[in-house]
Amino acid sequence: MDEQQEMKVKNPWHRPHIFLATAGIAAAIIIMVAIAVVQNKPLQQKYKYGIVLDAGSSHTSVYIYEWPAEKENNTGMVKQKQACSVKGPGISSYSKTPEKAGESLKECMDNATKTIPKHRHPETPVYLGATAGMRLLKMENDVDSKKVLASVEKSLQTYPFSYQGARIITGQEEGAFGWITVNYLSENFRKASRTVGALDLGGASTQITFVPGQQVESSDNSIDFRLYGNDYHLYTHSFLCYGKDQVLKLYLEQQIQPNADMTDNIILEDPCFHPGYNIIKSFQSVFDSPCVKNLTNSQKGQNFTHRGIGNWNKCNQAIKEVFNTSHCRYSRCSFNDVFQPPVTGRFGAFSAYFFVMDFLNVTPDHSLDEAKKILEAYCTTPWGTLKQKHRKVKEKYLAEYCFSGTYIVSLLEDGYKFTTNDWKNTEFIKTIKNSEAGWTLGYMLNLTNMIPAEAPDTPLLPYGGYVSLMLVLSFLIIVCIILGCIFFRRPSGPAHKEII
Ligand SMILES: Nc1ncnc2c1ncn2[C@@H]1O[C@H](COP(=O)(O)OP(=O)(O)O)[C@@H](O)[C@H]1O
Ligand SMILES: [Ca+2]
Repeated sequence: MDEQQEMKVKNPWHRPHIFLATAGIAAAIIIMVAIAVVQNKPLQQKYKYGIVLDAGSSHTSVYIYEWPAEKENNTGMVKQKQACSVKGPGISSYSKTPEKAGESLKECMDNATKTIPKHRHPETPVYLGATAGMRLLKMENDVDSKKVLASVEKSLQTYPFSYQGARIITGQEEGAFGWITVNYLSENFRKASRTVGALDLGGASTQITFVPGQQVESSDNSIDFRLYGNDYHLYTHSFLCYGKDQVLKLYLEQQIQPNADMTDNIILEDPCFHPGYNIIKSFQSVFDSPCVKNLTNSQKGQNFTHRGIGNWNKCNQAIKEVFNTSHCRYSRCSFNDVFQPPVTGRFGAFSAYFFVMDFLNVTPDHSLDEAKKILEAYCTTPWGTLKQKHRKVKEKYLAEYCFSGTYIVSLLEDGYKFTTNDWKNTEFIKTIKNSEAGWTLGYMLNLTNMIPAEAPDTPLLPYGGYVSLMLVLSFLIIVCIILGCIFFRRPSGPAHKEII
C-alpha cells in the first residue's frame, strides 16, 4: 500500500458511520443550543397597564399597574409600576373651586402618558375611587360633591386612556379591596394559604377586614368572594370619622367643653400634645366637618389656645372616650354599636398605621407595652426639642404623632379588642414586593376580572419542565438513531480490519 492510499484509509471521515455519528451529535448539539438560546433570550415582554387614582381625604395618588399580556388570569402577576403623588390637598378640599380638582391631576396624568407605551394607551383602563373625604362632602353638600366628581371626570377624559369612571367607593369596598390587595400580593389565594387581615387607617375613615372564626351577625359587615376556587366569607367594617384627622376633631370636641357663648381666651391644656406646644387655632378649623357638632355663627369666628402638656396616661384615657361602648345590639361589638367577631390570625396594617409607627420606630418586635413606653417618651418630649431634631418633617405631622400613635394603640386594644398576642401578629407595612398596600390594586383586579373565581386547569408540567423533558427526549431519540446507523452499517469487510 503506498503512503497516499494508507492516508486515505486512516482518515476517519472516510468511514460513513463515524461521519454519521459525528454529524448526528453535532446536529443534536446545535438543536439544543438553538432551543436554549431562544428560551433564554429576553423575550420582548409585552405588558398591559391599568391606572387607579386613590382620591383620599388628604391627598390623591395615581398608581400605574402592569402585568404580562399573556398571563392576565394568573394571580401574583400584577405589579405596581409607578406611584405619583398629586400636589395639593385631596379632591374634597376643592368643594368651593371644583374646576381645580380636575386641574390638580394634570401633572401625574401627564406622567402616566409618558410611562405607558403609546400603543397601549387606548386599552389602558383608568379608574378613580374617592374615599372618606368625599363621603363626608357628599353628606354635607351633595351638589358640591357632584361638581368635584364631574371636574375630575372631565380632566381624566382628556387623556388617551380608556376612562372607566370616577366614583365614591363605599367603606365596605375600601376594606374588602384592601384585604384582596394584601392577600393577592402575598400570593395567599394562589397557594390557598391562610389569609391575613387588613387594617387601613386614613385621615377620615378606618377599615378592619378579616376572615372571622364565627358567623357575621350583621349583613352590612359581611362580604363574600370566590377567588381561585376558594370561598372567602369576610367580616369588614369602615368607621367614618375614625381616620386619624377626623378622630382628632372628635377628641378635641370632647376636650373643649361645650360652652354656649364661647368667649375668647379659651385655653385647651392638651395631654396629647407636647409641652411647649402653644398655638392659637380657630374653632372653625376644628369644627369644619360633619363628624363634629355645628357651630353657631358667633362661635365660628372665635379662637382658642391649643397648649400641649405632654401627659401620655391622660392622653390615653381621653382618647378611649371617642369609642362608645355603652350599647351593643349583637352578641359582641367593637364600638359604636358595630358588630365585630373576635379578631383572629395575622394582620397587615397599612397607610397611616405605617406612617405613624414607622416615624415612632415601633416595629413588630416591640411588645404592646414597649410600644406604649415609646409613645410615652415621645409625648413628653418638649415641642422645641422635637422641632430641632426633625427639621424636615412636616410640623403638622410632628405635632400629631403623639396623638395618632396613642390613637392607633387604643383603636386596636380598646376599639377592636386586640390582645397582646394579636398585637404580636400585626405587622405595619407600606409595600409588599414593591407594590403599595391599599385598596387600589384589589379594586382594579376586581373590575378587570383579573382574579378568576375558579383555579385554572394547571398543565401536568410547568413550562420549564416541559421544555427540559422535550430536550432530553429529542437527545435520546437522536442518540438512538445514530447508534442504530452505526450498528446496521458496521461493515465486516477489509476496510474495517485495516482500522484495527
Ligand atoms: N408621612 C406621613 N406621616 C403621617 N401621616 C401621614 C403621612 N403621609 C400621609 N399621612 C396621613 O395618612 C392619612 C391618609 O389618609 P387618606 O388616604 O388621605 O384618607 P382617607 O383614606 O380617609 O380618605 C392622612 O391622615 C394623612 O395625613
Ligand atoms: Ca386612604
